[in-house]
Amino acid sequence: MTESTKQQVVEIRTGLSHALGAAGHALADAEHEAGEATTRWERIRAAAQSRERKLAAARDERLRSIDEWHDTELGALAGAAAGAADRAAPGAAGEPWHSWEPTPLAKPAELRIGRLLLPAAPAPAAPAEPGRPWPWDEDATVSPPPESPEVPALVQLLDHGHVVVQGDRKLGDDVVAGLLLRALGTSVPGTVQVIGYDPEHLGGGLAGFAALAPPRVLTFVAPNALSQLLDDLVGHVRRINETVLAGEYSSLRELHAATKRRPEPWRVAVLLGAGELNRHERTQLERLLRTGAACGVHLIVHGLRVDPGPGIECVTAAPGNDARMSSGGDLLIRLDPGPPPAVLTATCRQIAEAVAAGPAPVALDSLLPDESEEWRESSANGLTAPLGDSPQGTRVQVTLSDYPPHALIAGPSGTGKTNLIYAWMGALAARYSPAELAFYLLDFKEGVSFARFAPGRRDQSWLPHVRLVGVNVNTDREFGLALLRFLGAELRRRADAAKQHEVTNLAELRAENPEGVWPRIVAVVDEFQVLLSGRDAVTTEAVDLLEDLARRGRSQGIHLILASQDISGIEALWGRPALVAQFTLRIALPRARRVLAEQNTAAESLPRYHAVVNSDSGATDANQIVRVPAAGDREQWSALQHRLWRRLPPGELPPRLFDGDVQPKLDSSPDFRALVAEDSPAPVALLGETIDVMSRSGRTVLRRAPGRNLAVLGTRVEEACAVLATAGRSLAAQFSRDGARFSIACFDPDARPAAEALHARIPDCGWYDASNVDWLLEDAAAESTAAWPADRPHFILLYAADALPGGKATLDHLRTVLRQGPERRLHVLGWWRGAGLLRDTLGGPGSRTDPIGAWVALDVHGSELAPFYPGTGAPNWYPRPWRALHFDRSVHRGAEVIIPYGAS
Ligand SMILES: Nc1ncnc2c1ncn2[C@@H]1O[C@H](COP(=O)(O)OP(=O)(O)OP(=O)(O)O)[C@@H](O)[C@H]1O
Repeated sequence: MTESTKQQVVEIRTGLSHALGAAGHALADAEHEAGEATTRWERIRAAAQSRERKLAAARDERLRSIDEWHDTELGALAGAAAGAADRAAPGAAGEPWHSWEPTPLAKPAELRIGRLLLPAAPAPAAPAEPGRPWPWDEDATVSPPPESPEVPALVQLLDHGHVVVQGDRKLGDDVVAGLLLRALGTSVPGTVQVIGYDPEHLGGGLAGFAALAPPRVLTFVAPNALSQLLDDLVGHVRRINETVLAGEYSSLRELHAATKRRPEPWRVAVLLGAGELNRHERTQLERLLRTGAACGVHLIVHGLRVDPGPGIECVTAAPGNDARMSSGGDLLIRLDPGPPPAVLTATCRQIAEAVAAGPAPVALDSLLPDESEEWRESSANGLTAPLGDSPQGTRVQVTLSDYPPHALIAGPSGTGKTNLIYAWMGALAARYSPAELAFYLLDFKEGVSFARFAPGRRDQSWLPHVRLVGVNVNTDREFGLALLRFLGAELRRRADAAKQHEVTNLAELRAENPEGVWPRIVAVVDEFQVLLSGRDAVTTEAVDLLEDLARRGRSQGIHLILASQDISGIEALWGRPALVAQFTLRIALPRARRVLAEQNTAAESLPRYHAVVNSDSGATDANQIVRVPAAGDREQWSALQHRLWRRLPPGELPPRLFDGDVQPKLDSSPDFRALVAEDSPAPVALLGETIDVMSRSGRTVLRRAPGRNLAVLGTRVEEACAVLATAGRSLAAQFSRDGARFSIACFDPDARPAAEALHARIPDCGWYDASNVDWLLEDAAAESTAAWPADRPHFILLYAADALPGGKATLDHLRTVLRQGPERRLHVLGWWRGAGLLRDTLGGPGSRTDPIGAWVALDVHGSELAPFYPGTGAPNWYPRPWRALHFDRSVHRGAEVIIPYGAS
C-alpha cells in the first residue's frame, strides 16, 4: 500500500471519526431535545386534564345552581298562585268541602272547582359522567326540590260571566252542584236566585237544593218552558239596563261599587241538558251570554253546546287528573268531588230560613252620597234625598219643598218609623250643609231616641244640622208648644224679610238676599198626638200654631214632619181637614192605617222594612214602595255623624238638648250666670227653668211696687225649698255685700236643712225660727209703714209661712209687710203648704189676694189657684213631679210651667 494510499486511509478514518463524533453529539442533542419535548408535552397534557376537570366541576356547580333556582322559582310561583287564589276565593268560595261553611262576602269571589296541576320541578337529568355523584348526594345539607303548594282551580261567575260544563256527565253534575253551593254560600241569603231547567231529570239534577224551593230561592221551569225562561231572563236584562243602570252605570257591579247598593238579586239559570235549541232559543241564549252578566243574569250550562266566547268559562269534566278549564290553558285539573250531601242540605235549609225570616237590612251607606259630594246641594228650591230602593230597583227620592211641604208618617210600634226618620235625616244631612238645613227634633215617646244627635256623656259629637233636641217630653207638652211658638216666630221673621225684599218665597228671598242665612227648617215631632192629646189651652194653641205653620211654612222653608204610631194620632188631626190637607207627603209603614187616603190599602201588605211613600195626599196612583235601609245601627250612624261633625268650623255651638228626665242645675243656667252684683232697683228672682226652646229661667221682678211678693204653694218640701233657694241665691247674686238685707225664717223641721243651706250661702243673712220671728216681723212691719225712704231692699224668706207662730199679732205684722212692704222694698218670698193656707194668712176667704203678685204652685190643683188668677177661670194645672206652675200677674197672660233647679 502506497504511502499516499495509507495517507488517504488515515485521512478518511480521521474524517469518519470526526463525522462519527459529530453525529454522536447531534444524536445526544436530539435525544435531549426529544426528552425535553416529551416532558413539556406531559406537563401540557396534565395541565389540560386538570383544566378539563375544573371546567367540569364549574359546569356541574352551575347546573346545580340553575336547577336549584328553577325549583325555588317554581315553588315561589306556585306559592304566589296559591296565595292569589286564596285572596280571589276567600271563605266559602275556596274552602275545601271538609271544612266548608257558608260565609257571605262583601262582593262576589271566584269559585273553586278543583285543583290546578302545575308542572312539577323536573327530575334531575343523569349525571354527565357515570359514577360521578350530583353535588346534593355528596352534601346532605342541600335539600331536594320543594313540593309545590296546592293551587285551586277557580272560575268566575257572579258579576262576571257564565260557566259551561262539558265532558263526563256525572262529574259535570258535581261541578255544577259545587259551583252553585259556593255561589249561594258566599252571598247574603236571598240575593242569589236560582232557576233550574232540567228536562231530563225533572229537577233531579238539583235535588240537593230542594230546601230552597219553598222560599223561591230556587224555582224550576217546565221541560217545555225553556223559551219562556230565556225570554224572561232577557226581559230582566232589558229592564235592568233601562231602569236600574239607566245609562249611568255599565253593570250592577259598577253600580254597587259606586253606590254600595245592590238593588237586584243575581239570577243564576242552571240549564241541564237542553237537547237541541231552536233558532229563537239559540238567539236568546247568545244574548244572555253576551249581556246577562252585567245585569246579574248568569248561566250555568251543562250538556248543551255553547260556543266559547268572552266571559264564558268552559270546564271539561274528566276523571283523575284530566279535567281542563278554558282559562287554565294547557294546565290540567283534578276536579273536587261534589259537595257532601249533609253540607248541601244543611246550607240550603239555613239559607231558606234566613230568606223566610225576611230580607236582610240594607245599610244606611246606600243612601249617602260619595264623601266628596257631601254638603254640595242647595236647598233653595227644596230638600230632596233618597229614602231607599223600590222593588224595581229604582231609587225613591223624597222631596220637601213648596209642594209637598210637610209630611205625615205613620207606623205601628216596631215597624221602623224611628228608623225611617233616621235614614231620611242621614240622607238629608249628608247632602245639605247646616247653612242649608236645620233640624228641630222632638220625641214625645218615652226614651231618648233623638238624644244621639246631641252631645252625650259617651259621645261628644252632634249632628251639625240639629239645633234643638227634645227627649222625654211626653209629660212636658209645653215643650212642644214652645217649639211651635219658636217656629211661628221664625216664620214671621222670614215673612217680614220676604216682604222687605218684595218676594214671596224662600227661593226668591235667597236669591235677593244671598248673604243671609236662610236654611230650610225641618221640624220632626215623633208621637205628635201627645201634644194634641189634652182638651186644654196647650192643645188649642198647638193646633192653631200648627195650622199656621203648615199653611204658611211651605213658602218660607219651614217643613213639618209629624210621626205617629197609632191611629189616634192621625185621628187627632183628622178633625181638622184644613190642617191635614197641608200634609201632602204621606209615608206609611207596614200596617199603618188611615195615613194614606181612605181607600188606599197599600200599607197593609207591605213587607218588613218597607214603606209606602206618597207625595199626593195618599192618592193610590202616587204610591211608591220603598225598602228602607237600616239606620238604627249606632256604629254606622256615628261614622256619618262624626264625619259631618268634623266638618264644622271650630267654635260652633252644640244643639240645645232638653231632656225632661233631667233636673236642670241653677249653676248651669245662662240667666243665673249672667247676674251681676249691681244693687239693681229691679232685682230679679229666678224660680226655675222654663220649658222652652232656649234655656231660660222663669223669673219675677221684685221692684218697688205693691204686690211684689212671691208665694210658693204646695206640700212638696224639696221642690218648695228648691224654688226658694233659687230665688234667694239669684237675688243675692245681684247685690253687693251691704246692698240688700236677707232674712230667713223656717218653721218646718223637714225644710230646715235646706233653709240652713241657703242661709249659709248668703253672706250676712239673718236666721229666725219660731222663737224670734215675731221680732223680725214687728220690725219689718214698722219699716213697711215708716215714713222715711228705704235705703236698701230687704228680702224675707219664710219656710212654711202657714205655720207662723206668735198668734194674731205676728200674723198682722206679716199681713202689713205683704201689703205695704214692697213699696218700701220689703219683699216676702214665702212658702205656704196650700193655697187655702195662703188665703188664711191674707185674711180669709173674702180677703184681697193682690199682695201676692207672683206665685209658684206645686201640688196644688188649678181650681184652688183661681183666687190668685185673673179673670173668672182657673189655670189649667194638674200637678206633676218636679214641675211647677208659675204666674206673675205683672207680666203674664197665662201661667207658665217651670222646672225647679235641682241641688247643685
Ligand atoms: N229598614 C230597617 N232595616 C233593618 N232594621 C230595621 C229597619 N227598620 C227598623 N228596623 C229595626 O226594627 C226595630 C224597630 O224599629 P224602630 O224603632 O224604628 O220602630 P218604631 O216604629 O219607631 O217603633 P217604636 O215606635 O216602638 O219605637 C229596631 O230594632 C230597628 O233597628
